[in-house]
Amino acid sequence: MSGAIPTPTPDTTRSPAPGSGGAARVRPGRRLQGTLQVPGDKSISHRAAMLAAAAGGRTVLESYAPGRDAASTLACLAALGVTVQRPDPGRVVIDGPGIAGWRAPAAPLDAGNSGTTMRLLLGLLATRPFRSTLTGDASLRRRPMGRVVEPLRRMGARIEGQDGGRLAPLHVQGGDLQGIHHDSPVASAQVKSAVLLAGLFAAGRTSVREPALSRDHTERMLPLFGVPVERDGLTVAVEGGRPLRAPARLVIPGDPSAAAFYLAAAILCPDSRIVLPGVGVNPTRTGFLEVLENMGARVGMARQAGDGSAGDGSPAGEPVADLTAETSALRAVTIGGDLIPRLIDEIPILAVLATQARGTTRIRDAAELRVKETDRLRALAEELRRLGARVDEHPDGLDVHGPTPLRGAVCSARGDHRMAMALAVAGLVATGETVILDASSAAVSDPDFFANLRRLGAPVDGPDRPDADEPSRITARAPSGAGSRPHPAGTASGQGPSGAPSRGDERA
Ligand SMILES: O=C(O)C1=C[C@@H](OP(=O)(O)O)[C@@H](O)[C@H](O)C1
Ligand SMILES: C=C(OP(=O)(O)O)C(=O)O
Repeated sequence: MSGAIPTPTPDTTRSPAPGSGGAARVRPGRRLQGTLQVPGDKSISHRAAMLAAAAGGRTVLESYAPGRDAASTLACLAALGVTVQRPDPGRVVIDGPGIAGWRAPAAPLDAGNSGTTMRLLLGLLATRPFRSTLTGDASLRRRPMGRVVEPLRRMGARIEGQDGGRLAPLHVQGGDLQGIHHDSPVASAQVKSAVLLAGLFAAGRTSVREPALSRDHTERMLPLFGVPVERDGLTVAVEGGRPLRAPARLVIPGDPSAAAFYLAAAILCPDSRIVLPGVGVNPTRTGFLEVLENMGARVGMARQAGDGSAGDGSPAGEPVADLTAETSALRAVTIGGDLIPRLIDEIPILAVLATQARGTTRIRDAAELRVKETDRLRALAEELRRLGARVDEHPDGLDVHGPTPLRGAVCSARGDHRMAMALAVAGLVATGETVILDASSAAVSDPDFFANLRRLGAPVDGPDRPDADEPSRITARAPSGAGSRPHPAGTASGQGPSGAPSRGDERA
């Protein structure tokens, strides 16, 4: 068992810049009610756009993720000569020239804040016979890229970058790659996907083994583009050289990682009940829902028809459900091991829930959080303590002691969208006013987050995007089983994956 890490004294000198568009103000919440369409899944949107661009023919993507990360992927594809149109905010039309039609970009490709954009696109660019540069914002330029550069170099790609290619900007000169087997030391869907995407255009077979199952959206989507994928336990493989066929239309399910913040808000605020129709419930993403149940939360999942497998009519190959959450008393839980990759992006909001749960919640095997948009373990420990929470930081996790009354204070999202949203939910259970600096970073994944919270009845002020008050996304009625999103049909198996514990200690 690792020892707790002491935290430096909080910086109390920071205060919100007057009139700053980047801050949010949150007061105690009660009676959150309504039905809310969550944004389209960010992970699935990145993959759908990249595969559509690499295929020949037109693909229409419905309910494409609205945030800045998914927009970064579209901008990079357009810079590679792919025709990308967005006739309305939820719909993206991609006329794929086939990957052979991609052209050397005139300027560095900017992945912004998006790790998924940089790592997955690097896999595809490694197969192109031209030189390109991938860069990103200051946060992304600190995140480890060696984990994808190393296997791609072994396949034959020439990649240079800061710190020997461990950090962006990355310069890639691709060409004829050879398929490899990659034993990934980290349970990362980005690593797995980058290598498999390169493998699509490499000679022979490419396989990846991961230490625990990470999200499997790439594997589910490839057959929809005409490429079979073989799975044997924790190993997944593709044969190179098969042309990608555009599937005409893909419907992106609601994002369970975005849903998590609204579910948590309803669970924590008195007299609340909300409904989220059409949320993806792929078992590699539902760890959070399982933990909520173990904490005693009143959450419901009404699965839609089909199992999400290719050919059953579910356009993105993903199971979908309508989720509900009600005000609940919570008890502490211990989480770690194989569960971590299945709720990796939900740990910030789980830590907030844990402040209100009876007992000590222990989170372990989660050192990967230190290499996300910010060091999320450090950020959670320090920012939640500002609100009065009792949190011990460990090298690979947190202990959160609850229940602890929170009090409003000035805290910072540190440029991390998931921190912004987690702190906003914490503010709803804190006394007085909570000010969240840098809250506009929520737009990286959910630009309507603050407006949506307000529509559910939460006393929250901005920052909102200019059109965030258009009223079409929320109604007061319960769903009839299908929301306004065109749903992929499907049900979750509810079966958790198994495998060796994930390792989060890699920094390369
Ligand atoms: O493949 C993806 O779409 C993602 C994989 C995860 O990252 P890692 O693969 O680095 O664990 C996750 O944290 C990220 O938000 C999205
Ligand atoms: C880690 C995340 O995304 P990415 O790695 O794509 O930046 C996230 O969305 O929480």
